[in-house]
Amino acid sequence: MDYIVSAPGKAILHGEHAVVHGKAALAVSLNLRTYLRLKASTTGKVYLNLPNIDAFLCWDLAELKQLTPYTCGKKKEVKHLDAELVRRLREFVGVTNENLDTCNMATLAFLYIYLSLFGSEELPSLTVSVWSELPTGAGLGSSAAYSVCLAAALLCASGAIPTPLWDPTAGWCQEDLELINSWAFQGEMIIHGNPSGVDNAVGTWGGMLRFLAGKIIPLGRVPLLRILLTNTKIPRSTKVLVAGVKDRINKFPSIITPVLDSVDAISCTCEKVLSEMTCEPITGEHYNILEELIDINQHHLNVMGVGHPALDTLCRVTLTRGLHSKLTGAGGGGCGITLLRPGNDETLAQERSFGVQVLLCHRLSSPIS
Ligand SMILES: Nc1ncnc2c1ncn2[C@@H]1O[C@H](COP(=O)(O)OP(=O)(O)O)[C@@H](O)[C@H]1O
Ligand SMILES: C[C@@](O)(CCOP(=O)(O)O)CC(=O)O
Ligand SMILES: [Mg+2]
Repeated sequence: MDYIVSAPGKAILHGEHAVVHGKAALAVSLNLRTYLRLKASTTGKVYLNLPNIDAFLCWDLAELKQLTPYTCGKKKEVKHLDAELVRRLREFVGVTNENLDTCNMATLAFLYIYLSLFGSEELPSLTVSVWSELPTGAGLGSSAAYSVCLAAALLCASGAIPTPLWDPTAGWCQEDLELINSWAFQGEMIIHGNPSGVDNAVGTWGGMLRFLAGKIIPLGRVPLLRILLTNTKIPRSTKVLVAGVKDRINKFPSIITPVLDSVDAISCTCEKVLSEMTCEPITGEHYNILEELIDINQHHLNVMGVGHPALDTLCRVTLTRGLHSKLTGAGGGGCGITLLRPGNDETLAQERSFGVQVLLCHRLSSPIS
């Protein structure tokens, strides 16, 4: 029996990092997706094929059965990580205290969801293969798309939700999507450490949404914005960057807390302008405001300590052409977004995402210079 699922990546327009601390963020799904195929087998083994990170793993069911959590087989929404299971899994993969690397994060996210959803007596032999159009570790929510695919496929295989492929009328109801989202959030907790949930929400529901303290508000009325996505190709870890912002908040609470409040106001102001742009003639003033918000947010992200010289170069180079850019996602490298005005010269491949047309910058052959 085969299950094939996919989930989109995302771009955060405003609110990254602040959203971890209860402020509003605006995020939009991308037409770049992660694909997962789960194939049930009778081999008595579990295979995890992750070609994007050059990881190909295999375990005997017998060794996995010893790891199953006591309260396994739960199919309902979950809020908190099972710390004991995480500890056992870290010991199993051989990383007790230090930070997880790319392969370990992906492995633990898979094993955690797999072992939690199947009781020890019913652990199935299976082969899971994941392939993505998203660059990993670049701020486009690759970890969330990976976690959403894992959650959806394993919930289908465990019978907790229907398998739409066979019965398109079955589809996934809101309750199914909430279950997928909550298990994807578990995967994000393993990879991000302290995720807000915005990335897995966009990966689950798609479109464009406002995310505030766990509350998801889909934004149905948004104008067609054209966004240029540029990958600086500077590698970085979201978990490390998120922890760094927390440290800075703890070190300078009276300085950084107002910055977070300002980012919250930027997200709300941007949403208000986007709404105005759907019900009145779009003017240059609308774009002037959107561009100013992008500049202010980028400066705030530098104050939070998540900027990078390559991102500064992107902002400087695009500004020489009258365009305004900011980092998207965790920053520290990775991707930036640039707002294009109608009529900007389009010499790039076009991707259309919900309400926001994302123009993909040709991959930079080397970090931006
Ligand atoms: N296609 C994939 N295959 C395997 N693991 C993936 C894939 N995409 C993402 N991951 C996991 O997510 C991690 C990247 O997460 P993160 O640091 O949050 O960056 P991003 O900005 O891409 O979400 C990778 O190191 C890897 O563990
Ligand atoms: C920095 C943050 O706001 C977004 C991280 O996005 P990404 O993993 O870099 O794609 C963290 C979060 O919201 O969980
Ligand atoms: Mg991530």
